[in-house]
Amino acid sequence: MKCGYVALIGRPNVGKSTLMNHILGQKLSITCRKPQTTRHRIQGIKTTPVGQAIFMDTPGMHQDEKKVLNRYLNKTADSTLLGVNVVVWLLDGLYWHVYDEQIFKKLDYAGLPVILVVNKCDKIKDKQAMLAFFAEARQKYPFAAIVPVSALKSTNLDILEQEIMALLPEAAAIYPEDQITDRPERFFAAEIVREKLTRRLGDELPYALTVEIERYEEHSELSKIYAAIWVERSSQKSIVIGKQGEMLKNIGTEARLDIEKLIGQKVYLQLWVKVKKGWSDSERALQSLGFVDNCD
Ligand SMILES: Nc1nc2c(ncn2[C@@H]2O[C@H](COP(=O)(O)OP(=O)(O)OP(=O)(O)O)[C@@H](O)[C@H]2O)c(=O)[nH]1
Repeated sequence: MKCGYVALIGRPNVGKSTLMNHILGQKLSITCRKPQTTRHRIQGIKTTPVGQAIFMDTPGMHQDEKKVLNRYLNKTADSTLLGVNVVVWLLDGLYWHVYDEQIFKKLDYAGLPVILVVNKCDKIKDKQAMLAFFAEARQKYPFAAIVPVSALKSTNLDILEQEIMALLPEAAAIYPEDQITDRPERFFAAEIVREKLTRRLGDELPYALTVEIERYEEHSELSKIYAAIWVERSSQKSIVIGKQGEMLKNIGTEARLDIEKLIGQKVYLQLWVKVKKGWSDSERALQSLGFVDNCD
């Protein structure tokens, strides 16, 4: 039996969450067209007859460290290389980004086997160019494997899984075979609410909101969830609430139905919108929202 940790790295929006969701066959992390939607490390667990791969879904490797929130995201992304056995580096096309040079340096330093995955290959028509890019990639770095995939269409994901398993050490499984995450349900409840908010309001409120579960009560028939949606300004509060509360009501209904599906039980979901001025710029505010607990 093989077992070990796999770090998923790559720039924002290359498709890390989509890849993990399709490998696990279940919606675990939030996907969205806007970059930087993954704020937490989510551990997804894939167990096959060959072995168990424990995935770390990292936030994108961000360049802009001006804001504290971005700085936090970077630290989380970097620390995922510690204690992992295999790195899966996702690109979303046949090109390198100027920032990738730093990733090569980090990988060199870490000395781990790295699988290069070119995602979104459903959009790549020129197969010759793809082969030339792979040859160039091999010159740049001793990749353990290079795999073109389409996370969205599940193309070549079986090959990728085989390559990952082959690189994992011989070890007994850490988690039971039917477990796909170690995150508590309240975390997913917050992520689901945030996904609904981002999908409906993303263009208007890109970084300005976050969701905190204030209370999560499990009862045999019904789970009661009380969540606060934090925004930066009172004008944003009005946008989230919408005309006569319509927006918030729709977000609440959509989120509740998804949470019910996830936990297989009826849910009572109450949402409040609260204003926390300039929260994304303040370490203290981040701390009180639980964002800085796994820094460094
Ligand atoms: N055409 C195509 N689109 C894809 C594919 N995989 C992902 N996408 C799209 O790319 C966008 C970003 O995907 P995500 O999975 O959210 O990207 P991410 O890397 O997790 O992004 P961050 O959370 O910002 O780090 C979404 O609109 C996906 O539907 C693919 O194989 N083909």
